[in-house]
Amino acid sequence: MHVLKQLLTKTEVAEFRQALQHVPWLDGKGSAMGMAAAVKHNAQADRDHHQVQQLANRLLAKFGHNPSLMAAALPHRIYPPCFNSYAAGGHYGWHVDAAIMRLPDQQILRSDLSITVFLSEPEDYQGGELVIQTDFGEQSVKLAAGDAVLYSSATLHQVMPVTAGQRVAAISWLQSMIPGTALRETLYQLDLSIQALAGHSGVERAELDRLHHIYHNLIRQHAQV
Ligand SMILES: O=C(O)CCC(=O)C(=O)O
Ligand SMILES: [Fe+2]
Repeated sequence: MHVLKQLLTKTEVAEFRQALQHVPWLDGKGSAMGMAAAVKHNAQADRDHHQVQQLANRLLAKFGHNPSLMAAALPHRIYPPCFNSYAAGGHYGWHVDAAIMRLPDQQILRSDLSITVFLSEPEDYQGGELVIQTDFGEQSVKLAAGDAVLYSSATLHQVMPVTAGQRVAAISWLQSMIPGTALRETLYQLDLSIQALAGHSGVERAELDRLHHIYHNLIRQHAQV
């Protein structure tokens, strides 16, 4: 699980929120697959609406420009973000996200990672925590507007009832070039280490090059594209 601080600035959050007031919203059940529909109680911006698609593309571009997200996820495909809203007891019970999704261009996406971008400040609503089952127990996530959390799509997770106020968020799914969590995590650690060493003046250039070489060759050996 990775927290990405300030994926969006507060100004960008305000622009998204403003724009979302002028698009059509639908019952979230319509976009839930299989058993997930029974436990989904929220609203979702109509993803067939051109303005919603523009917002999704804008957020997609922000994803692409975020080095931490790119390094942690090593994405091959990204689902156009969806915007959802929970209010008045709205919640999304325990579920797993669909393993296979179809992209607008009809290509198939295997969901390896899920991302939630918080678009409401935590003090503006009660409840609404994203609770994720991990090997280390349940993790409850409620972040500042503009922050995001990246987590395995294989987890069971839920959104707790929003008992006051409104929780607006964007969600998306990523297919990683490196499907296995353990290897992807190791590559991320290696990448972080290389970045840190690159910032030190005392590090021998040839050794840094060798580490770069190793990183890229590991991706070459394991990437599924
Ligand atoms: O809104 C969230 O934080 C997550 C929603 C979710 O789990 C989903 O839409 O599949
Ligand atoms: Fe989900």
